[in-house]
Amino acid sequence: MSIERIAIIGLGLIGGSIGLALREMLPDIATTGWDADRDVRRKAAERGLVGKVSDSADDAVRDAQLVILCVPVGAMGAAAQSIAGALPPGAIVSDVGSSKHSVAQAIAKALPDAVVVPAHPVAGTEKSGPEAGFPELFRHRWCILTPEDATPAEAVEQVAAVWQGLGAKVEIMEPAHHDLVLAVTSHIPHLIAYTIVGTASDLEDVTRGEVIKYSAGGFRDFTRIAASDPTMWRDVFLTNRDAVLEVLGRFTEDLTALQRAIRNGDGDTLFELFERTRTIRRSIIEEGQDDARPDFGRSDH
Ligand SMILES: NC(=O)C1=CN([C@@H]2O[C@H](COP(=O)(O)OP(=O)(O)OC[C@H]3O[C@@H](n4cnc5c(N)ncnc54)[C@H](O)[C@@H]3O)[C@@H](O)[C@H]2O)C=CC1
Ligand SMILES: O=C(O)C(=O)Cc1ccc(O)cc1
Repeated sequence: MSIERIAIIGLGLIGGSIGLALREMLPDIATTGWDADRDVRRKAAERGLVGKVSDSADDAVRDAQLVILCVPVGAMGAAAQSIAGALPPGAIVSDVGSSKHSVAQAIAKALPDAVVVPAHPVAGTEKSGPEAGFPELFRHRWCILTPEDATPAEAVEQVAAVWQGLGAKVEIMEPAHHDLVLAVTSHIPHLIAYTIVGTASDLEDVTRGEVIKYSAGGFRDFTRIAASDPTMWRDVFLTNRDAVLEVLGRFTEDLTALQRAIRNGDGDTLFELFERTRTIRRSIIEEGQDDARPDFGRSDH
């Protein structure tokens, strides 16, 4: 049986993009949506992010076969709680959170009897809100599902089929492993971007005007990432604490080794690292995962 009715809770960048993508790519699926923010609900209705923007979380999920929670990871428990009274028996609950272990715990606590298939579309931008979404966001990008061993296979297959219908490639992973992998590939890079942009703006001997005027490519790329939503990223670091601290420990050691190499004039160490990292960039481009592809990073998003 395939899914015919989906409710989206949280109509910002990701919820809105899912709604638009469903309407465009899987138009036979009926969509409802709700957001805690009245202004977001109004904008979502204006943009037609879902077929019907409901007046309450209860109304949005009442007939749903799949509910996707698209709120900041720190709000997943509250969002799950808000649908507890009206969730139809047998409905699948999913989410899109950037960290998985603590989100799964929060959802399970609020909805102990629900069938839960957590998901993380590894696709996004630095923008947020109901104006930011676009239907192609998930095309050719990975979506990682992190179900428990006991989760019915049919529910996992149904959620996978929806993501594949939106153009995504699906992979299954243990939640703890997901959190470690994403700490390396996404969370720590964001932390580094927030740090370097903060450091640049705090330097006493370099003015803010100079930082803006002379920002070369590298710094500009960091400012894009450091413009990401503060609520979302505060929650990511607080919910993926252990994995982030583990990777940060390794990163700090490696940074100290580079500091030593620079101080000692040890060019070989610097050169060998830069040569090795260059091949990683090339592999990403060969995989087609770079953001420079034509349908990503369009100037209107
Ligand atoms: N922004 C990105 O690039 C990506 C984000 N994610 C994950 O997707 C989730 C949503 O992120 P975005 O869409 O970027 O954020 P967003 O800020 O654009 O949208 C979140 C929406 O949730 C609403 N909300 C907050 N608490 C709520 C509640 N209790 N009930 C109902 N609505 C509530 C807010 O009003 C807001 O409209 C987060 O968990 C994030 O970790 C996953 C992949 C990429
Ligand atoms: O905009 C960027 O560079 C991103 O890294 C987007 C992003 C943010 C959070 C995620 O969980 C997945 C993707």
